[in-house]
This record gives sequence, C-alpha cells and structure tokens, in this order.
Amino acid sequence: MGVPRTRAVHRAVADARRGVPVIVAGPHPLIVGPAETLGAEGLHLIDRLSAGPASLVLAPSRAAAVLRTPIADDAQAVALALSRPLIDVATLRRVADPTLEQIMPNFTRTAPPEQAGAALALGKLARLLPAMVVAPVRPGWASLPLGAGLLVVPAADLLTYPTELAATLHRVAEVAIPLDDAPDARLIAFRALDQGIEHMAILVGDPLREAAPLVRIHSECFTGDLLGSLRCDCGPQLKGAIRRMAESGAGAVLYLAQEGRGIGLINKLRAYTLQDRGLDTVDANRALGWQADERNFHIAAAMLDALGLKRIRLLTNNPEKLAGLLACGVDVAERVPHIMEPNGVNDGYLATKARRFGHLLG
Ligand SMILES: Nc1nc2c(ncn2[C@@H]2O[C@H](COP(=O)(O)OP(=O)(O)OP(=O)(O)O)[C@@H](O)[C@H]2O)c(=O)[nH]1
Ligand SMILES: [Zn+2]
Repeated sequence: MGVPRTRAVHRAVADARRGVPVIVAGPHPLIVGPAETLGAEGLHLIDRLSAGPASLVLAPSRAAAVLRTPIADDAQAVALALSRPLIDVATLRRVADPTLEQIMPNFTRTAPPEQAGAALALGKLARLLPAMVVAPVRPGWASLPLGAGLLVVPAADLLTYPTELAATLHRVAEVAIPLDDAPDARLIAFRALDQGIEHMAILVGDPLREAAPLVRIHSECFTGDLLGSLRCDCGPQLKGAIRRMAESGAGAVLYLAQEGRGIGLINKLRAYTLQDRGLDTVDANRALGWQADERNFHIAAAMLDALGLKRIRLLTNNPEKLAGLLACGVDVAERVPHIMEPNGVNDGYLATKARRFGHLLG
C-alpha cells in the first residue's frame, strides 16, 4: 500500500500548531508558518530560507479589516507585503486576531503566491486563525542545516484533506451506555486515519429496524452540551433529540467533533468575544477569517453508511445541513424540525440563524 495522502497533512497540522514552519510543495514551493503560533525562531527560519519577499496571507474578510478597505469575498486569499526585518511576533498576533488590540502598521497589498489558498487551508485544518506567513523557499533548502527536518506537504493534499480523511473513518469501539432519557442506548466510536479527533454515534434502541429512522447530526458544543451555556440551543437540542428517539422507539445521534461549526473551540470563544462587541454569529466567524459554517458533511455520510442507515428522517432546522447531506448522497426521506424555545439569552442567536442561515424558528 502507498503512503496515505493524509499522512503529511496531519504531520503538518501538528507542526503548525507548534509554530514550526512547513514547506507547501507545488510548482512554486513556499515556506509557511501560522501567524498565531510562529515565534521569533520560526520567523527567523522563514527569513533565512526564503528566496524572495515574504508576505502575510489572510482570508479576504480579515484582510478587509486590516487594510481598512472593502475586498470582494470571492478573492481566495489576500497577501500583505512583509518587509525586512520581518514583522515582530506581537504585531503578527494582532494582525491575525481581531479580538486583540488593533494597533498595527499600515500594510501594502501584494499578489498572493500560487499556493496561498493551500497555506490558509493548513491554518484552518490546525484550527488556528487563518493568517499565514509565507515566502518562496530557496532552491536547495533541504540540504541547508536550517532546513533539516522541515516537513514537505503537497498543496493539493491540504485542499483535499477533509474528504480524504472522511473516507478513512472506521469503527473502533462499541458499548452499551444507558442514558437518563434512553436506557437502551449504545455508543459507537469512530476514528479516522489521523488518529486524532473522534466522532461518536449514539444509537437509541435499534434504528436499523426502521425503514427511515430519526437521525440527528449534531456538532459538538462544549459550552452548550457540557456546560449548559445559554448562548446557544445545542444542549437542549441534544437531550431533546435523544428523548424524542426514546419516546418514538429508536433513532441515532451522530455526535461530530466539529466544534463551533467546524472552527474549533478556541475560535468559537473568540467569535463570542466579537459577538459581545456587537457582531452576529455569521459576521464574527468572518471577522476571524473563517466562513460562517466550515463543516464537512462527508463525515456524517461516511458514518451513516458504516452504520447501515441507508434512509433517514433528519432532525434539523438548518437547510444547509440538509443540502450538505443530500450533496453527499444521503437519502433523506423527511426533514423533521427540531425547534427549541428561546431562553432569554439566546434569542438574538436563534433569530440570526433564522435570518442569515434560513433555520426554522418557533
Ligand atoms: N462559530 C460559532 N459556532 C457556534 C456558535 N454558537 C454555536 N455554535 C456551534 O454551532 C454548532 C451547532 O451545530 P448544530 O447543533 O448542528 O446546529 P445547526 O447547524 O444550527 O442546525 P440544527 O440544530 O440541526 O438545526 C456547534 O458546533 C456549536 O459549537 C457561534 O456563535 N459561533
Ligand atoms: Zn452550542
């Protein structure tokens, strides 16, 4: 068997999170490091191994705020020129993170390198802010002492990683977990080839005995599901789904490790900070450089397939979730609304989901 295409990517993700630059291979290889984690040493490495000017690649939505100018959303990535000596670490963090004090120099826009989109994809896969220092790498870098051990990852692999990884999901554990609301419940754990982030299926009763069982595809929400945060409706939706399945006899909840609609817990907390300053849930994600919803529905489709759930009744208010699953080939017999009453704190959040994502509202 050949080396899986995902292997270099999950190694690159680990390096990115530690602030170690990686080489993004393609027609014009780049040396790349995340603005959020690079230290002085990483910046020095990029500087010494570069064959041309470095730039800071941002998502258009973040670049617009840094440059204080409107930028079309369809631009894949925007690059800001970095002159030598390269930017200091504190400024770099402030450019990446709109929750920090926004004191920074005036930047000049420059043409993004060919692999700028792949560089941003690496930042996102690492659940870091999508802001990356990039530079064309010197030919022969690998034989220089400073280049020793730097990881090479093909740009194309970074872009196809979410779908490639979903295809490697497999069952690793299965056990009965009697629940308060559903005594006859089983947990089936799934892992992907990166051995990292794990996804769970919670089976209530025997959904395979029904032609089209109730299924809830629920993205992890540490604050709502576990702590009972009132900012969202996740906790009541999760418990409500399990209760509903127990009452009707059977069903399945897919509990997906896609915290914060796929941006990760830390970025969701940053998005909350921006929401406390007046942005709504969509604009807060965008201000950080993420899309409003970054989830990958291939994971849910692969799990349903592995569980043998061929046709489902989907419990959701979210039209994009329905469309995303249909696009992945899931046979949805019916969309069943799953509306929670506002709790006095999440009213604005629920209203925004209805207005901007088209969610059903009570
Ligand atoms: N980025 C971000 N994520 C949030 C916010 N509030 C909740 N979330 C996340 O949103 C996800 C909720 O997803 P789901 O339960 O699938 O809900 P949904 O997409 O609204 O769709 P349905 O509940 O199925 O109608 C969880 O991962 C939460 O962590 C927020 O303000 N910002
Ligand atoms: Zn939540």
